[in-house]
This record gives sequence, structure tokens and C-alpha cells, in this order.
Amino acid sequence: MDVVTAEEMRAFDRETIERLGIPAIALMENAGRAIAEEVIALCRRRGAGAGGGTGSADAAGRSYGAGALGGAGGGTQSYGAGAVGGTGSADAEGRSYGAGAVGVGGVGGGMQSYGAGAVGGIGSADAAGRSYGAGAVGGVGGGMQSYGAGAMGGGTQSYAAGGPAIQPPGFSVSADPALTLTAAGGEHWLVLAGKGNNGGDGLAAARHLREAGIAVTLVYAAAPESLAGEAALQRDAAAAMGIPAVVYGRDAVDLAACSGIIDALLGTGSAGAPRGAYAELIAAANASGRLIVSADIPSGLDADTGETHEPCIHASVTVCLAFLKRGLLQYPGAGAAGQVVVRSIGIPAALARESGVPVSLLTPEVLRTRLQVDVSRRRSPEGHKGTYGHVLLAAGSLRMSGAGLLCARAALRAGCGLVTWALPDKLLPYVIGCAPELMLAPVSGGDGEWNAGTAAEVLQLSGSRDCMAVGPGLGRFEGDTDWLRRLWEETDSPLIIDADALNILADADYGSWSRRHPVILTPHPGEMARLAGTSTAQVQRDRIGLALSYAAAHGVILVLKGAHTVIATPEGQAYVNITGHPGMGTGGAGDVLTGIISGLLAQGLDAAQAAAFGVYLHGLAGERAARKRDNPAALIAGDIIEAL
Ligand SMILES: NC(=O)C1=CN([C@@H]2O[C@H](COP(=O)(O)OP(=O)(O)OC[C@H]3O[C@@H](n4cnc5c(N)ncnc54)[C@H](O)[C@@H]3O)[C@@H](O)[C@H]2O)[C@H](O)CC1
Ligand SMILES: [K+]
Repeated sequence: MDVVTAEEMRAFDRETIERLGIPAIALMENAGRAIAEEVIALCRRRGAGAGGGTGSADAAGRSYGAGALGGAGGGTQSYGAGAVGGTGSADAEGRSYGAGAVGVGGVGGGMQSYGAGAVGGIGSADAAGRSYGAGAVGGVGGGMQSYGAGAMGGGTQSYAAGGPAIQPPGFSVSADPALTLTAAGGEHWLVLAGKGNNGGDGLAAARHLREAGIAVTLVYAAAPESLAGEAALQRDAAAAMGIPAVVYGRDAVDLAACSGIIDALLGTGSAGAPRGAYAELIAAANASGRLIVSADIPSGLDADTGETHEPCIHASVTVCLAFLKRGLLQYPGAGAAGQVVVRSIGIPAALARESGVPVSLLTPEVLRTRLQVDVSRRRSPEGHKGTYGHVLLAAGSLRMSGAGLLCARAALRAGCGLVTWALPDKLLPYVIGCAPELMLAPVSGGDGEWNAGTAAEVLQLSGSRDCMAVGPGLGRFEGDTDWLRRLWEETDSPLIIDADALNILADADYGSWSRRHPVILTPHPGEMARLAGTSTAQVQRDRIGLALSYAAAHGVILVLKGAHTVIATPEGQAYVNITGHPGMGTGGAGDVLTGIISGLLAQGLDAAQAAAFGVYLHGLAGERAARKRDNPAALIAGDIIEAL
């Protein structure tokens, strides 16, 4: 799935209109319909008793129940079986990545669906009975009924293709299930409309909600006569249908007097912090406690960086139009968006591929098709430990021996054949037997710390290894810059640099160092700040942008760790990972990731493949491990290794 900037979005919009000849109003109509469908699906789930977090909600407020509904903003994620469907396959965690909704910031446990085109689906039903069948429509709470290919959806009857028909097959008529809501009478939605095309989308949605029997009132942020172009057409159509409208600032508006709010104030045309009526309406909407569905992006969000201006809408659902926006994947924006559903509106997805959009959401599909990773990791019956490569690890010191042990164990769990851990000789007696699968190579460390004289010993060890990881628990020592430079320039295999080795790099002008093989850097935001000579806050301000520029400028694969880790390549590609769990913020989790990446490299994945797949697997394992704890706070790094 491609991830775009606002400017890229506008370019694809223009190309679709000008080169393909699709009228702008058609795109807006499609956008309005998509928004309305998601609102109706949400009402349907809520009406099925899934209001505000049915079933269980975990400590983070994520509701996992069937038909679960994200709470009012605040970053709660809904994973419910009622979540609007998806197509295609599901991964081991029940995430479906086909063309469906995008669960962003998602942390396992429930079903997440990633993709575009919520309503329809193709294929089979999964173990939970969630249907991915063609024509299948999100069921009413309690999971989706499977309607089977070509069957009639929209109710409880279903004619499963090929199965015993409940009624004799024959003439049948179905309504438009995605825009039909039984018992709509209890619903009254407000549409907060800005004066741009985002507002136009909301006005188009209003007509569809009206058609579904839902009461709608338009709340214009600016005088309606100030709307222009397609938005003005939508204004006039809504008026012609007699949809009630008020103008903020001129008429009394009570945003709490409704059952839900569509936020169509600001979209990708927004610039800076919301001003005037927009700001007041955003604040009032957040204060109303009502469910908010945002059109395209939450108003007040920077579509490119994920910065949330003051104020910014906290949505339960964001109906992202045409392409996933970068700002929806980067915190705090990812926390303001709620469940993100990417909906097609008639702009061909191929435009992004053809134009070389550099950023992708890291899904199994992207791993397979864009990184050519065999996510199944099939093994040949003739394989042996030599087949799966040999990792050399230069890590650990007296006070941080555990980091080396975690990294080494993780490399083995990632599937490599052999791991040799080079460590200061004084540590040896203390680690012997901690992991019998490991081979240990003591280097002359004297007092249990590393010293510059060990470079030759490490280089000698590296000669027969497939990759080398340097850094976990390394510590700093006299002459460490020259020590690392020798490893950087003289090893003949891929290098993974982590922890204190990153700090050594940050203090060195390593741009002049020569390198024959790929290098992967795995900084957390603080280490990234030191590497880039900036502040941690600045790093977090635009993670994707910074990772892309740093990787290209320094010719490295950069793994910028954190919530939604970004993997960027020297060739200018970036992948945003959304597996993982807040419980992974624990000492040693980074050492485990370095081990996983090393283990994959040793098995023959290239640097970009190993970095991306390693991050993805690390996050999945963290989710699994967190679910095994009564409280995810109890997660420790070793649990992640055991969950691989
Ligand atoms: N492929 C596409 O791009 C499509 C976009 N669609 C929708 O259109 C919006 C983008 O619309 P645009 O008219 O460019 O801008 P906005 O509607 O986001 O709003 C701009 C509007 O608001 C004023 N404004 C800007 N910044 C602020 C601020 N900080 N405070 C107050 N007011 C502000 C500005 O003057 C403009 O008047 C996109 O998100 C989609 O929702 C369609 O879906 C079709 C395809
Ligand atoms: K919006």
C-alpha cells in the first residue's frame, strides 16, 4: 500500500481529472459515498450493541469485541470483527491486508484490516467467520456473515454460492446494503463543512446519509456563499434536497446535540494551525464526546508529518481518500486518526506506483511484492545449519553482558544456523551455558571492557561469517572510533550497527569511511538525534522525511525505531511498520531487533529485506508476547525472543 504526501495526492488528483478525464465532481461524489458508507457501517456496529467499546477493552482502551468501536478519539483502536471488511488474506494475527480498511497504530490482538474498499471483498471467510467473499458486506456487529461469492448481502438471509439455499434460488433484488441502515431513526449526524473540497466531500456524504434515513444537519464553518467549484455544487445539491444547514458564528450550534459528527473541515489543503471558526469547531467537536468520522484526515493534522496542530480533531474513524497519507502513520497523528479506512474514490492506485511514490505501508503484500521477501520462510528439506548462515556479534561488556546475550539468542530464533558472540574475555565464565546454542569467542578485554586492540581479533573472526552485528552492550572505550572504522572498512560482509556503536558513529565523521558491503543502522530517536546532529523532538517531527533523507545522504539502510518504525534505503524507498506493542518499550527490545535482523541477513536476505522483515517480525512477536502477559507492562525483551 502506497503512502503519499498532500502534494503527491494533489498531483494524482490533477492527473486523474486532466489526463484520464474523470470529472472532479465524480471523485467528490465517490468520496462522499465512501464517507457515508463508513458512517453507516459505524452506526450499524453501534446499533448492534457495540457502542464505545463492546466486549473487552484492554488497558490502552482498545476495544476488541465483535463489532468493536473505537472510542471517541484518543487513539483507541478498534479491531472488532465488525470492523468494515477487507479482502484478501489475513496474517497469523488475523490481520487482513487485502483491499480493506487500514488499522493504523494497531497493536495485534484483534482483527485489523489494511486496504481500500471497505465494503466488497473477495475470497473466503477466516476462522472467526469473517467473510472476505465478493459482494460480502460488513455484518451487523458480532462479526461479518459470509455471503459467499455473488450472493445477496445486506441482511441475515444469504445464498451461499454452491451451498444449500435457504430459499429456492430465483429472482432476487437487493437494496444498496452499504448505504442502508435499519433503525436509522435514532441517528442525527452533524456535518462540519469547511469551504474547500474536504467540505465538499462532507456535503456529498450528507446526501447519502439522508437517503439512508439518517437525520443530517450541515454546519458551515464559513458562509456557504464562500464555497466555490465542486464544493459549491455540493452545497447547492444539499440545499436543493432541503438538508438543514446552520452557519457557525451566525446560528446557535450545539455539537453535543447529535449522535455523531463528520469532520469535513480541513483536509490536505490545510496549512498551519486551524484558525477562527475552524479552530472553535474542532475544539467543540472534541469536547462534545461524540463519535467523530474524519474526511480524509483529522482536521488540524499535518498530512505529511503527523504533527497535530492545536486544536486537532480526535477521530474514531478516518476515511482516508484514495491513498494513505504519511501523517496518518506518524505519531501523534496516528493517535488522532482512530481507525483508518483507506477508500478508493476513482483515482487509480497505479498512479502512485507509476510515479514512484517512495513510501509504503509495511504489509506482507509489500514484503512479498516490493521487497521480494518469502514471508513464509520455507525451508529446503536438505537444509543444514550451514545453509542458514553464521552471525558474528561484537557486543557485551561487564555491566551490559545481557544485551549481547539477548542479541545473540534473537539471531538464532530468527533462524540463522550459527551465532558466534565475540565478547571481552573476562565475561566468558559468566555467560558460558547461558545459551548453549551460542558459540563464544573471547577477545582480549582485560577488565571486561572492549579496547581498541581487539579490532584485529574481531576482523579475523569475521572472515568466515555472513554478517556482523556491532553495538549491543558495547560501551564506549578509548580508541573506539578507530576500532569501529576498521570493522566498517575491512569486514567483507553486511554490517548492523546498534546502540553504542551508533554513538561512536555520531561522534565520528564517518562519511569519509569506505565500505564495500551494506550497512544497517538501527537508532532509536535519541540515537538518531545524535547521528543527525539535531534534537529528539526534531527527529520525531517528521520521522519518514528524516529517515529518507538520512539514508540517501549516508548510503545506509536506516531503521528509525519507535512507534511505527521506519525503514529507509539509500535508494530513497521507505517502509512504515505498524506491527508492535507499547509494552515493547523495555530494555533489550532493541538488542533483540538487531539480533533478528542479523539472523535474517545471515540467511541470505539482502539488507533492505532483512531490515524490513526483521522489524515486521519483531513487532509481531512483541504483540504475541504482550498478549501472554496479564498486563503488557510486564513484557520484557526475552519474551519477544520466545514469541518469535
Ligand atoms: N485527490 C484529491 O486531492 C482529492 C481531494 N478531495 C478532498 O479535497 C481535500 C483537499 O481540498 P482543498 O480544497 O485543497 O483544501 P481543504 O478542503 O483541505 O481546505 C482548505 C480550505 O481551508 C482553508 N484553510 C487552510 N488551512 C486552514 C487553517 N489552518 N485554518 C483555517 N482554514 C484553513 C483554506 O483557505 C481552504 O479554503 C482533500 O482532503 C479531500 O478531502 C476530494 O476527495 C477529491 C480528491
Ligand atoms: K477532515
